[in-house]
Amino acid sequence: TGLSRPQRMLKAVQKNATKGDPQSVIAAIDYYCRHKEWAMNVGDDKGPILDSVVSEVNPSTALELGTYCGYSTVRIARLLSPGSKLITVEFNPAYAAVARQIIAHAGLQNKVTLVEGGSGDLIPKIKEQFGITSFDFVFLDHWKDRYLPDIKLLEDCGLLKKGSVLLADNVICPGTPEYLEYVRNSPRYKSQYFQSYLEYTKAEDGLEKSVFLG
Ligand SMILES: CCCNc1ncnc2c1ncn2[C@@H]1O[C@H](/C=C/CNC(=O)c2cc(-c3ccc(F)cc3)cc(O)c2O)[C@@H](O)[C@H]1O
Ligand SMILES: [Mg+2]
Repeated sequence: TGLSRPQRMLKAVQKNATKGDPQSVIAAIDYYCRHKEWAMNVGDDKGPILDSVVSEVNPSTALELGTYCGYSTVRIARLLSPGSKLITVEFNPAYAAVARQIIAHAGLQNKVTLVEGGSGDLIPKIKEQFGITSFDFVFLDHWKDRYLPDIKLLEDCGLLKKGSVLLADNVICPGTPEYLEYVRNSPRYKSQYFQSYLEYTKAEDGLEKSVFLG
């Protein structure tokens, strides 16, 4: 049945982006998804908001839940300071295989650890497996009904510290109502909504930034 959508996206990157140039990888994916076929990357409307939060936090340790094809992985990793690490988790092996190649095309494989598996299984093992005591930054972009259970798991595993920043995609579309209610009403978080657009469309969507207060 031919190539999958992620595989077609990878081919577009390999054809149109310069190896070792993250910006050209980002541009090639955005062009492909805007003009050829839509895909659920954070995209070029919300992307600059992601960039500004990552730059502001300048995380030494970062976690991404839901790699998909690695678009936001590249956006985040390209901004990390030397010695900083991004762990990204993806449980679909086919998507993980595409993401590895896209991350490598951008030349960012040394800043990124892609873990194949479910976030719920990985999070409790992060301290022992990676020697990480806490995350400065977490980007949530996986199944929308898993945002809330996973941040509760991060809390319970002691992986958040005072000042840790969570940034959640799609809080309007498709929407993450339980997550939003929690982070906006919990005394343990200070939340802020960044209005934007659903990737490659005119529909409203946005990112929710939540600072853990300890
Ligand atoms: C065990 C399940 C929870 N843990 C998990 N651990 C690791 N990876 C997980 C994962 N859940 C899902 N994933 C992976 O994340 C990705 C899933 C992302 C889900 N995202 C969306 O549904 C989404 C959907 C839209 C969307 C919006 C409007 C529309 F009309 C159609 C789609 C837009 C987005 O920006 C989205 O992010 C996949 O690669 C999946 O394999
Ligand atoms: Mg998303």
